[in-house]
Amino acid sequence: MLKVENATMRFGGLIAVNNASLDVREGSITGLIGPNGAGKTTLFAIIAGFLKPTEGAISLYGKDITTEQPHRRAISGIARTFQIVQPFAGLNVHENITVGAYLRHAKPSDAVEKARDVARQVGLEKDLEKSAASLTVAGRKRLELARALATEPKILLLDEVLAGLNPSEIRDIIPVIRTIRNSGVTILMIEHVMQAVMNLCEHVYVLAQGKMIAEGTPTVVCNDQAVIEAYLGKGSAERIARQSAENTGGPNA
Ligand SMILES: Nc1ncnc2c1ncn2[C@@H]1O[C@H](COP(=O)(O)OP(=O)(O)OP(=O)(O)O)[C@@H](O)[C@H]1O
Repeated sequence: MLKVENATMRFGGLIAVNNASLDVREGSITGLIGPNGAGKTTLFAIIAGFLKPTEGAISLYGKDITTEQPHRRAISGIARTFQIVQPFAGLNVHENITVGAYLRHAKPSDAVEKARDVARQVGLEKDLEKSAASLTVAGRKRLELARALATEPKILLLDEVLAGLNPSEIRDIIPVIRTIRNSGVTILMIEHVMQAVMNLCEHVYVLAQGKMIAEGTPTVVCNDQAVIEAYLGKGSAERIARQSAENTGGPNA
């Protein structure tokens, strides 16, 4: 449903995204991983329309959207969350979510009702009247999810929605993400928490220094030599294989 073809983003002399392509299948949860500074967030900004790529094309359901403004893309069905969440601090949780719901519900009572449904979906129904500023980190992450979901996207781009959460909070939110997909929303997620990537994603793309260096199932990319080296440094894949052979008494022991 979503296609990025040969996208390049230059900031002056720095090439943040370098000829990267990806395909997201409708109904999937697709992962985008890579070391810090790999260009993942820049690629999200290109897909959501916040940045115009220096080269390359983005299409949704076969329609070229490369030059569309972000609000047009939201209407077409693309929503994103941000790594650094910034709710409207002066509004309560319900009002924050309602802002997103206004995209498709001009009548205030309909938008308010839609926001209540979305709050239920992400587990914020008990917090509707709380000020957004008073939420815990985990609550703010759920609110970020809810604000994007309230726009009723066809594809949701999640930028490190699990960052800053403790292991039990991560365990609690993983089923919420799966339920969102099961309700018909395709998901493309940037994530460093590998437990979540392994648990949720059917297909994973790996960016390193702006280039797409691998793609496949989570197990395939985790065992890919180029991916191991991108995370752990040159020569590490060979070192790990040697150590593993020594530990199992293999041929090089
Ligand atoms: N607006 C900008 N102007 C100049 N350089 C930028 C800009 N945005 C990003 N960069 C640079 O582009 C590179 C890729 O950054 P990006 O934030 O996309 O990486 P990332 O993979 O999302 O990293 P992280 O996992 O740390 O969030 C970095 O070197 C970053 O400093």
